Amino acid sequence: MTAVEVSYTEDGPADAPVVVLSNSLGATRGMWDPQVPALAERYRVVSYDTRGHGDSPSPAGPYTLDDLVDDVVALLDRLGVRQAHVVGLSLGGMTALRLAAREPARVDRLVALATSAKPDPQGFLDRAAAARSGGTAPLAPTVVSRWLTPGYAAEHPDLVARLEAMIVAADDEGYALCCEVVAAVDLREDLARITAPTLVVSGAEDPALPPPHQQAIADGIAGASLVSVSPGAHLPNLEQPLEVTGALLGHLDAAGGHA
Ligand SMILES: O=C(O)CC1=CCC(=O)O1
Repeated sequence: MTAVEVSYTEDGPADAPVVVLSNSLGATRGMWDPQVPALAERYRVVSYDTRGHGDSPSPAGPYTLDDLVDDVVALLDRLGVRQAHVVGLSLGGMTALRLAAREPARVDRLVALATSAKPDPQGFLDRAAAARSGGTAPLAPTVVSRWLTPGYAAEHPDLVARLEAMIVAADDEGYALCCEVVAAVDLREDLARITAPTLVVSGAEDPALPPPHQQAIADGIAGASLVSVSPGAHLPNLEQPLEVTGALLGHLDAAGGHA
C-alpha cells in the first residue's frame, strides 16, 4: 500500500536532532503532551498520528505493520530527515521496532514503551470486530481502564475523559484495521537485527501488555536496557511523566549529534 501523509506537529529547534513520537492504538499524538515540552528544549520533536487515528487519513485496508513503517519513512522524507531517534508506545513501539529492524540507517536511538514483539492476537481480532459492528465509543471505557492504574484513574477523571475521547474520535474502520495490525505482529525475528541503542520501558502493572512482553524485547535486542515504571499501567508516560521523560532524555542524550 502507498504511504499516507500522516498529520504531525513539530516542536523545538528546527536544527536540533529529531525525535519522532509514535502513538498507541486508540490514542493520538496528544498522548505525548507530558513529554513534549522537556524534549523540545533540545530536540526537534515530531509527533504524529498513526493512520486511522487523530487527524491522519484512514485509507481502505487491510494495513500491515510495514504500511505504518512506510508512513513514518515518508514523513521523515517529507521533512528532509535522514536519521531520527524513534520513540513509540505499544502499537507505536511495534512500528518503531520494525522500522529499526527494517531501515537501521533511519534510526539513531530507539525507545520502545509498553509494547510487544508478539501480542496475543485474539483480543485484538475481537476488538476489530466490535469496532466495526458498534463503533469505538462502547470500547473506550474498558480500553482506557488498562491505560492507567485504577487509583491514578480515580484521581484524574479529566485525563480519563480526554483519553476516552481520543478513542471515540478514532475512525471506526481505521481503528479496526490497526487492531488487526497488532493481531498480526510478530517481531521476534526482527529483534536480533536491531542495532540502534535501545531503551525498553514497562508499566509494572500493565494489564494490556504485561512486563514479560518488554522483558522479551530487551532480551532479544543486543545491549538493550529495560526500565520498569511503578505504579504504571499501559500508558506509563502519563502516570509517571517525570520518570519516563527523564528516562527518555537520559537515553537520547547519550547519542552523538546527527543531521
Ligand atoms: O489498546 C490496548 O488495550 C492495548 C494496546 C495494544 C496495542 C496498543 O497500541 O495498545
